[in-house]
Amino acid sequence: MKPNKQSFARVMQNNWFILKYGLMYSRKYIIFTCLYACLQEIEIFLEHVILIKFVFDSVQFGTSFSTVALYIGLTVLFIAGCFVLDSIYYQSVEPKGKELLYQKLRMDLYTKAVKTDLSNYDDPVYYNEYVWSANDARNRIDATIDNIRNICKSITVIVTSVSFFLFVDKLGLVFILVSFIATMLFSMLANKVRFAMRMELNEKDRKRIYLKRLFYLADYAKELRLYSIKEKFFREFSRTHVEMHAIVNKHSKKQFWINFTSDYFFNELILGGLYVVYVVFMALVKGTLSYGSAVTLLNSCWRLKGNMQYLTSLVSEMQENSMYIEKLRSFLDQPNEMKDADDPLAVPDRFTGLELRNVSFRYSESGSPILHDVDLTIRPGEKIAIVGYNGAGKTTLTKLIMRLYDASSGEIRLNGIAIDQFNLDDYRMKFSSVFQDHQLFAASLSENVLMQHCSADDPEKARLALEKSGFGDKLHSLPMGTDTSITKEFNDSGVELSGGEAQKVAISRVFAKPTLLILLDEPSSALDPMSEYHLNQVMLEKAENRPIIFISHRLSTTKMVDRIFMMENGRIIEQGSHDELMRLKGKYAHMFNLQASRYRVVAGVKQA
Ligand SMILES: Nc1ncnc2c1ncn2[C@@H]1O[C@H](COP(=O)(O)OP(=O)(O)OP(=O)(O)O)[C@@H](O)[C@H]1O
Repeated sequence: MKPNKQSFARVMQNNWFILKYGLMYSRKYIIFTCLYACLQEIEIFLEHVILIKFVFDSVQFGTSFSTVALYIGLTVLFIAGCFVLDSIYYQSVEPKGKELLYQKLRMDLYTKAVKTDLSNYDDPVYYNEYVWSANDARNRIDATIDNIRNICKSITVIVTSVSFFLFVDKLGLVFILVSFIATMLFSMLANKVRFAMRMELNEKDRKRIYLKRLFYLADYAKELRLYSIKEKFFREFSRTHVEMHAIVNKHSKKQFWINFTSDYFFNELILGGLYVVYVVFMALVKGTLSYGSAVTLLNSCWRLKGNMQYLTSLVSEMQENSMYIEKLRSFLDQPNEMKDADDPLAVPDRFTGLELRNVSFRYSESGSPILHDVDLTIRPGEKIAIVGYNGAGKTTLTKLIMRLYDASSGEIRLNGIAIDQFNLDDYRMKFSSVFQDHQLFAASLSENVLMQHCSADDPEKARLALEKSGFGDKLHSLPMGTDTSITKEFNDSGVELSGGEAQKVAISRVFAKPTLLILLDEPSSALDPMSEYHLNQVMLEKAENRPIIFISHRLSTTKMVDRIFMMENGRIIEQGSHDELMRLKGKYAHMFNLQASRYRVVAGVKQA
């Protein structure tokens, strides 16, 4: 990503956002990182500047050997201490500190993800942003800490070197500043030329990329073989190449002069020539500088200038980091449309009725309406079925009932109270549901049934629920029983269940959770007819007077419910018992007869 215009304040805020995580959750690591970065540069300063100056000066001025040896010994001891710290930092402090930060930031992202409106997942931009943020969180922490570390290092080098120059040779700072400012100006000029060249090349590049696609994608392979259009593109390819070469040629001449002036006049000539002559003159002719000072000044001038340049380049690294952090923050700050009421009500424990009045819905502002003026009532203990062709809006209706989405207009009431008055999490917990696309998790069988972390007496609850859903035989064949790991994701001895078995596990969740209402969206689609029959019987027996909403394409299921709602194009077009709807001879009767005749044909073929 190329840095774009972000205010300096925003760049700082974004980098601070990640650094704040560090200070909040792993303060010692951040402080250690900063101090250790400074210490590393102080160590280099002592070893490469002060020690060298001391040794040269000792030879020049005849300092006693014991003083030199003591000084060298102390420096070696200091360096040894730094090496010990180095091991502690890189082997222990940094891995632990970073891991903690990765974990905290990811946890915030995951927490945000499970709290975010489900509708956000329908928005590909939002979804990509989330996936991107989750994948990139680690890089942002790494980049921010690297930047902080490098800033500390550069500042330490600048402070120690400038102090050294102030003590030993103030005029040297003028040489360095002139060289630094001139090279910076020239590098800005070089960037401008490079940018202009990139812009010109981009246009040609687009053509080259198109030609590349043309010659390697299978989509064009037939036409390229059958027509002589390929000749045109070969010619275009050669011409593009020549044009690009000319652009590079034109700009590279300018770049040559800029780089030459910058490198030769302002780098080499000022620091590598004039300053060397000046230092040698002061040391050898005037004698105002010691040999040690001369050697270390020449060494330090490059180090100081290099770090001044590096510090300015860190600003653009922080800008780039900030662009990525911005995306991460925009995901974390995304407001939720679905909120709790200001003073949310507790959800009642007893069900007295659920009512949908004039409910209409569309998935997005710009999308087409999916549900139109739906009216539906469910009474205590009632078993209803919602039927209809694919895409009629059955699953969408159940999502609104469970408040995974809010209706665009109309009202849904539980026990006479609008459902948006209840605490959202509490409300959703009052449903037992099995979706067509139910998921099993890489966790134990009992956790998959109870859908929570299991404690000691939970496996028995899970076993009873599994028996009810018809999973008993399979359960007895599993040596680890309800402790069996589902999937081999984390455990080689985990089991992979068949589609029907997995569906039975999902269904057992309904029996394990004491809820107000059961919602089954195609619960038996993967079951064989015997299992389906068994399930339907058990469901009716064991639902314990809880109302059930069935969504099923198998109309044999619908025969046993109290009322059927037939949907078409987002509307309820017929409702009544099976017998009433059959007498009506409407769409339901038509669908039922069609399915029954198909069964008869299949049965006929089997018998024959
Ligand atoms: N997340 C979504 N975003 C946008 N449109 C959606 C979304 N989910 C479903 N739809 C659309 O809503 C309409 C109704 O879908 P829904 O899943 O409710 O139908 P259904 O009656 O349950 O169908 P089926 O019998 O095939 O399961 C379909 O046209 C579908 O494409």
